[in-house]
Amino acid sequence: MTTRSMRMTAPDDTHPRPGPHAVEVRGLTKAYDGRTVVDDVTFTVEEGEIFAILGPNGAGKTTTVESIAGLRTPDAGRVRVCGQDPVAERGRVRDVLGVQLQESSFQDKLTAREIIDTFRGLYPDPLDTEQLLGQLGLDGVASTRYAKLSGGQQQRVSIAVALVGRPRVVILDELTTGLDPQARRETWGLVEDLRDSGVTVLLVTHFMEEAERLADRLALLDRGRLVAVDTPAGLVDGAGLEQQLRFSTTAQLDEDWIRRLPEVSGVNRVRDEFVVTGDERMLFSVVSLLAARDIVPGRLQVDQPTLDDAFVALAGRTLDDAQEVAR
Ligand SMILES: Nc1ncnc2c1ncn2[C@@H]1O[C@H](COP(=O)(O)OP(=O)(O)OP(=O)(O)O)[C@@H](O)[C@H]1O
Repeated sequence: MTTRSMRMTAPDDTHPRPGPHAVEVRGLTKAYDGRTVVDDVTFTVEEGEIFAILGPNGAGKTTTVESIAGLRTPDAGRVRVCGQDPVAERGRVRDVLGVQLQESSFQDKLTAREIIDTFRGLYPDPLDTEQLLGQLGLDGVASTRYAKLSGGQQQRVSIAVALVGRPRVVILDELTTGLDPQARRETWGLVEDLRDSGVTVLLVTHFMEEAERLADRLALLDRGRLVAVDTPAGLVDGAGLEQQLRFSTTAQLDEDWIRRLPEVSGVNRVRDEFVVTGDERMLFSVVSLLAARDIVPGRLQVDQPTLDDAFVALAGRTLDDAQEVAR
């Protein structure tokens, strides 16, 4: 299913030309009952990228995307979608923006086909229902009532609804929450197909793995504040995290030889096992030193920092711990 072409959403000339950014958010601030839940958040999403907003429960992700969709009015800041103000120019934004919001639910008794047909009526130039059903792998269940569809199929109906108006930009909020691993992977394939067809995707997730796998760039949000915006690799590099090299050897190897290498920040030795930490050039310099002394290391293992590690470095706690606190 994931290899199907999703070209149906390619932008056409009837929609307004995009501004320099597909989405622009500057200084976005929103409070509920005097409590600020989105605090001076700034980022831009460029045309054709998958941009993820990653953060624990309650971080302000949904409030941010609902502000982009014009469903919330910011207390302060500027939001633009393809150059249009989602509150003041609601109709124009609806023409360019598709939205799949968290826990979308449709009438249980309607079939997948009827749901898509209902939403087609909202747009001047909607996609063909049968084509959309086919491209999302829903043709076999087109006549099945929504309540009888699997979780993954229901999610695909909500994606179909977000796409039916041929959006330039689509918001997908917690798209894979509640899906089993296979349905999640299939949905990831659909999101990549969308990006490949030229649609800009703004993805909200609290799954690190999902952001790492899909996002061209991502924003880390924690307690309403933007912690960082970068590519997944850039976030890891920018967090200044160290690499770790483990190896064993029974050869004569003095720890101080390794410790004196400028790229090395620490050496820990337990019997014949060495654990060396240092910057990204440490691996090369340690292996060179071993080679120069004719030492062949055993059980060599390199631990690169992950996006999880970067979140800890930037937010001061793991994403899982942050989830627990929010619960
Ligand atoms: N309509 C509302 N009235 C009052 N408080 C709200 C409202 N909507 C959200 N909140 C609160 O604002 C904070 C941010 O919520 P938001 O849904 O934007 O976060 P989130 O990062 O999307 O979290 P989740 O992943 O749990 O959906 C939370 O503490 C939430 O309880």
